[in-house]
Amino acid sequence: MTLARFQMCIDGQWLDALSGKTFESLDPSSAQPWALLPDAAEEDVERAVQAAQKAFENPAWRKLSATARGKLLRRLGDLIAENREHLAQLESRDNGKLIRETRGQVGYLPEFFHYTAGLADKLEGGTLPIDKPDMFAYTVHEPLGVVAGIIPWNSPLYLTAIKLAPALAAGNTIVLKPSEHASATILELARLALEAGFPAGVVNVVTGFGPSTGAALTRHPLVRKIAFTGGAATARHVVRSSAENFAKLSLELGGKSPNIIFADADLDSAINGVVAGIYAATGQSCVAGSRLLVQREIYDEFVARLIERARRIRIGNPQEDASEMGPMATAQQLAVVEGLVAAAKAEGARLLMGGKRPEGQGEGWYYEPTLFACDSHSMRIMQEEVFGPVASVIPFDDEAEALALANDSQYGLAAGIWTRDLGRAHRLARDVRSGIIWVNTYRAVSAMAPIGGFHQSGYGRESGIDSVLAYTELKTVWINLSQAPMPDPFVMR
Ligand SMILES: NC(=O)C1=CN([C@@H]2O[C@H](COP(=O)(O)OP(=O)(O)OC[C@H]3O[C@@H](n4cnc5c(N)ncnc54)[C@H](O)[C@@H]3O)[C@@H](O)[C@H]2O)C=CC1
Ligand SMILES: CN(C=O)/C=C(\CC(=O)O)C(=O)O
Repeated sequence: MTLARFQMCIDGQWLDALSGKTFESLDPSSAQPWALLPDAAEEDVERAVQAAQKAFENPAWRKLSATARGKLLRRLGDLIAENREHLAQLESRDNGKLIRETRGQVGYLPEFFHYTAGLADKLEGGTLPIDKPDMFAYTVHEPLGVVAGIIPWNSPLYLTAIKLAPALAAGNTIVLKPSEHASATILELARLALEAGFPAGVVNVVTGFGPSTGAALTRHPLVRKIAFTGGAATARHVVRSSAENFAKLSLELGGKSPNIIFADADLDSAINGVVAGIYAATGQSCVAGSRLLVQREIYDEFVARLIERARRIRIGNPQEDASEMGPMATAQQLAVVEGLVAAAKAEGARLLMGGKRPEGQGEGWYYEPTLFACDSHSMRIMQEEVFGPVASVIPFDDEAEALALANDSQYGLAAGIWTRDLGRAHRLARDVRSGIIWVNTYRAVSAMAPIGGFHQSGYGRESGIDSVLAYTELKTVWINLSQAPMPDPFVMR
């Protein structure tokens, strides 16, 4: 089969790696190569960062008004809408995400650009009621410079949009490093950014591997901020890299999010919420609701109904409309899932469903919806992120126990609460230590809603009204209004 060939976007040009080296991207539904991409080395990253720095200093971008930046972002959002089907097909092909989900995600993507476009010219500084006579002082928000965006494979376009839109709204330039497993749509996004009218060098994409391309980018001395989404182990490398350049950081890492089902919940709805939380996207979601906490009086009924529902999930080719669960995105991630399932069995967790690759799916990296019952909340399968379609369930007796279990985690990204009791919903929303709380729903996102975690789930927030501020420096300006000469120079004033 002829492989699709992609080039990197550096300084508005489409380029191969200087070494000429390439790597293959595999189709998760067949495990066969489908695309060839440049394997960027340090020298390619250098070119991209220099291009981004040059673009940052170029008056064509630097002197553009914030309102004009907003208009460019709006245009980019419109172009994404016009290219929706193409982007959706490409992302589904590249990372094995269901076409029905990529259509939905790409369909909503313009909102991130349109919403953020409106924020571009609303970064107001403050006039300080300064407590020093004859001084006038004010603050301004200024762009940082070159931003590095490190993107994973599970939702590349969405996770890029929530970095790219605010970075550009604030007047920065960016070098994106998509995952080696799913780079195609990010290159397409760069093409659309050029078409929208962003000057050359404002949006750059380098393709390659984490320890080489990603590390060279994140430690580069000209990089002023790193926006990272991915695993905790990789995040530690990124944090170490930032010790070289003192770049600001946002880290959106994984989770082991609780989905808490009370006896008074609408159980049909809760079952759909659990399926949405852990089996949608084949569980490859940072917010996956992988810990099911179910009130004891409905435990048996709920588990039976969940199994009945999950067994009806149609596993199949992600490009087909009828499929409900596609493959894992990478062979490595499939191996992680298999390893954690084996460990769960060895530790004594009871396998209620799944726990293996389905038959009849060829070489693709498919895995069945899987459910473990746990007697102890300290089991590895209750504590470690799987990033696959594997849930663990445990009963609880009352609200206090549900809360204690929910907070018994090194992570704190998301939580689902299923109840008809309004007071209880609000109490838990207040007391559960995680960055996102969904009550009677799950995996809802919005351009207006900040996402990010507590604890090992990372720090910083993306999306929402403050997202652009996270890509700025705050400057304080002092103006001495007095005509008198400077007094005593040896004291602080
Ligand atoms: N929070 C999330 O959305 C995601 C979490 N994960 C978690 O991470 C685990 C590992 O998955 P991976 O595919 O290995 O994700 P990863 O965290 O290694 O990859 C994310 C991005 O970081 C880059 N990267 C890797 N090493 C780097 C380095 N030293 N310096 C700079 N960039 C580097 C990768 O090339 C990719 O673009 C998964 O099992 C899952 O638990 C994975 C993907 C997304
Ligand atoms: C981040 N998110 C919702 O808040 C959801 C995602 C993206 C991710 O996993 O990082 C998803 O469910 O795909």
